[in-house]
Amino acid sequence: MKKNFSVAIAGGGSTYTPDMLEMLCLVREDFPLRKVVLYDIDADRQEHIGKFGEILFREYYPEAEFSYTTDPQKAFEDIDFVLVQIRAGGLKMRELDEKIPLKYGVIGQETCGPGGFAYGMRSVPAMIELVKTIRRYSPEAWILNYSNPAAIVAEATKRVFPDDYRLINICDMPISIMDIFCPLAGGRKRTDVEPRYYGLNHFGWFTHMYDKKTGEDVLPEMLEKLKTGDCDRELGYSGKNDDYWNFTFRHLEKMVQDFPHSLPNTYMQYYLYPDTMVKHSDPNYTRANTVIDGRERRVKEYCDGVASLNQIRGTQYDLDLKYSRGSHLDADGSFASATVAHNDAHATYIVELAMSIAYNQNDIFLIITENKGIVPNLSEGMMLEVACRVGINGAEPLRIQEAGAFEKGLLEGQYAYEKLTVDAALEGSYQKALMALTVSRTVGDAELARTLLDEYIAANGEYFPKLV
Ligand SMILES: NC(=O)c1ccc[n+]([C@@H]2O[C@H](COP(=O)([O-])OP(=O)(O)OC[C@H]3O[C@@H](n4cnc5c(N)ncnc54)[C@H](O)[C@@H]3O)[C@@H](O)[C@H]2O)c1
Ligand SMILES: O=P(O)(O)OC[C@H]1O[C@H](O[C@H]2[C@H](O)[C@@H](O)[C@@H](O)O[C@@H]2CO)[C@H](O)[C@@H](O)[C@@H]1O
Ligand SMILES: [Mn+2]
Repeated sequence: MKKNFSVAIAGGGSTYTPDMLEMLCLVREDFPLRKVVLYDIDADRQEHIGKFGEILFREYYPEAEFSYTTDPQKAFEDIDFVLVQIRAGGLKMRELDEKIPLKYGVIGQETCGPGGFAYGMRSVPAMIELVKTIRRYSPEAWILNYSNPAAIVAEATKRVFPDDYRLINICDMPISIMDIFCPLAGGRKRTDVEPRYYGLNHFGWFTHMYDKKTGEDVLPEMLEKLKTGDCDRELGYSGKNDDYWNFTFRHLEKMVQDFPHSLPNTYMQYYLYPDTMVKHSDPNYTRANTVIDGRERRVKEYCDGVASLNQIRGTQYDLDLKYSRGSHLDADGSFASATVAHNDAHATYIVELAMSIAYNQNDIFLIITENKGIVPNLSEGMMLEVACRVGINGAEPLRIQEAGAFEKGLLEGQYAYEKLTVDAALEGSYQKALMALTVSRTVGDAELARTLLDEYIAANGEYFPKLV
């Protein structure tokens, strides 16, 4: 008899929440829940998703109690898992994060370069406060965090909550890369292989991809195909994504052609080809605008559509039709091939992680965790994203080889930027903030760093810690 768990989603109004709710419904037999509660600081935004959730749970999961609230006590009392996806400052501030540097010909991106710095300065205080609040009501809950910039959030939570092994920071990007590119290895799926990967979040490389049954490393086969630069035809990713992701996945081929010994994270494009990326950006209409006009609008319409009908079954939203599968688990126990409404990897990954903890499965996940010798020639304190076995006792990293000179050089510079950003946020230090932006390879000039910093301080107002 399986225990019935309770789940809270912090950032209940997130564009990713409907997928997570649907995913929880899909796995109700394998991961039975007694309660799901959404928590957000923005009642109006969350209400659209809350109303959708009420109908979804009424029809598909009546045995689980569903609610949404802005009261942290109601949200976090008696909770086993908190899935966190907050965006401090919202998409409106993301737009400024991206547009301010682009005015100066510098990368304008959600998590990379100056945009990631500004987002980090907002996220660090917001996440620390949220974790303290959760701990007040559920000291032993597992906090599985997606909130970005995950590298900076992880560096901050390591410092403020050093012994809290139930607080885990994750990212869906490597998983998406595996979902998309593993078929290059003889038609394999992500769940057929075990990855080895290392780096900082949004700044790392796959070094091996071991076939689960034979132990064969199939990454060389994938890299060979990527080097030909014709993978879109074989994989058809253009047909599945928007222009940004199509460009990005094609750019991965270019990165492998230039640096063929490993498979980089897509976000390396911002650090290895900043000029190309700036040229490819529209300073007046950035990714934030695309998301506001696209995913954010679509998700709201989707939820409002369900609410207006007051039912899901028998409508175009019917989950049984959308996920027409008898069992939601593949033969090997994963449900990676379930197709979700708006985004495939995101909900799948975090729910798989929760299940691996709940049932002590010790499956392999890429987790952001303190180096402490995992990669012996990198800084001990570096928050590495690496393959870990995850079960009821937390994440246990798998040791890997030393970093090469190329990767080590890039990583230590990026880590200096991340550390200084967290110093700036925790100490309220203007000087540290200036050093952080100056050391970032996307900026690299102290005068420019000061200009960007002053504009960000003015634009962010109360969202930023006071910097003196
Ligand atoms: N780690 C990853 O790989 C990954 C992948 C996708 C998204 N994300 C992150 O997930 C988050 C959500 O993304 P989105 O596009 O859905 O954003 P969104 O703006 O649609 O949703 C975020 C929600 O968080 C709420 N919020 C903000 N501060 C809060 C706080 N202190 N407490 C509770 N709620 C708060 C907002 O009101 C909003 O409803 C972002 O941080 C994004 O960067 C991370
Ligand atoms: O620009 P956005 O808001 O659309 O995406 C930013 C996030 O991008 C990554 O997540 C990807 C995911 O890896 C991929 O599967 C794709 O399908 O969707 C996601 C974004 O929608 C990244 O890992 C996140 O950290 C970013 O927030
Ligand atoms: Mn990510």
